Amino acid sequence: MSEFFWICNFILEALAFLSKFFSSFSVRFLVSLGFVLPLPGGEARLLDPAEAALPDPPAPEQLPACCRGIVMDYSAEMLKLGDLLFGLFSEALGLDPAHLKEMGCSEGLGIASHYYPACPQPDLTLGIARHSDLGFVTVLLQDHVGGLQVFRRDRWVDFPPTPGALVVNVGDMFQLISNDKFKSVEHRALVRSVGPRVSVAAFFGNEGLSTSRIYEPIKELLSEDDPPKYHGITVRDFFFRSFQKGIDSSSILSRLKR
Ligand SMILES: O=C(O)CCC(=O)C(=O)O
Ligand SMILES: [Fe+2]
Repeated sequence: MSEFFWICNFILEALAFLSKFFSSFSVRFLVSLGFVLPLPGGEARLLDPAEAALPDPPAPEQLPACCRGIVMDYSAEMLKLGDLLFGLFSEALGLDPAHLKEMGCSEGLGIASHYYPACPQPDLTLGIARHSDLGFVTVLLQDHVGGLQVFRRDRWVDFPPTPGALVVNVGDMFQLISNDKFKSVEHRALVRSVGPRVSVAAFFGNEGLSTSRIYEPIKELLSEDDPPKYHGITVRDFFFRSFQKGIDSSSILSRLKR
């Protein structure tokens, strides 16, 4: 990915320049280049991450030439990693190793790359506000700058970058199908006075997974003592309802509680 960062640097610097026209905020740089839209909550975003999503990936020419190849290669590697991860998660739940893959958890993949320019007044804003990811699992690659925080035991804990390591986040849909055996994690990204910072998120189970399949707590995990905690929903509906609500700390999981 270092080549990706290097090649994109020119564009990213241009975006940093553009961001000076707005007050303190971060720019989310999404691989499908478009135009900058200031969003409420102190963020700006460039088009939609679903633009770089599988199983319906964009035509290569829709991606910027500078990162077209690497985004496709990275997606292919992430799909392999996804199979491995969902195999491990299945085993951790005491299921057949192929269970989560057969449920389609690793089929929908969205890649979004975020760009956070150095901010002169980082206390006034956030890179990404408090949220949990919506899909099954997110694999996050972050550079050396840092800024990711996880909400744990009632406080924000820094999640400093470790060279060569990927961060694996459990998302809301995984909490739903695992009937709370895995809990989605609330996190946010700060901006820093140093930077820029770049991160690349690979979302498994993004809204690109347009299946009509209803996802509900996995039957094999249920018992009389452990009845289903949630109603079933399609991935698409889950995303739709979550986006309607907007990004904040309240997951729509609470509205699906039985
Ligand atoms: O940039 C980061 O560290 C976090 C990104 C993130 O939370 C997301 O894309 O959902
Ligand atoms: Fe996130």
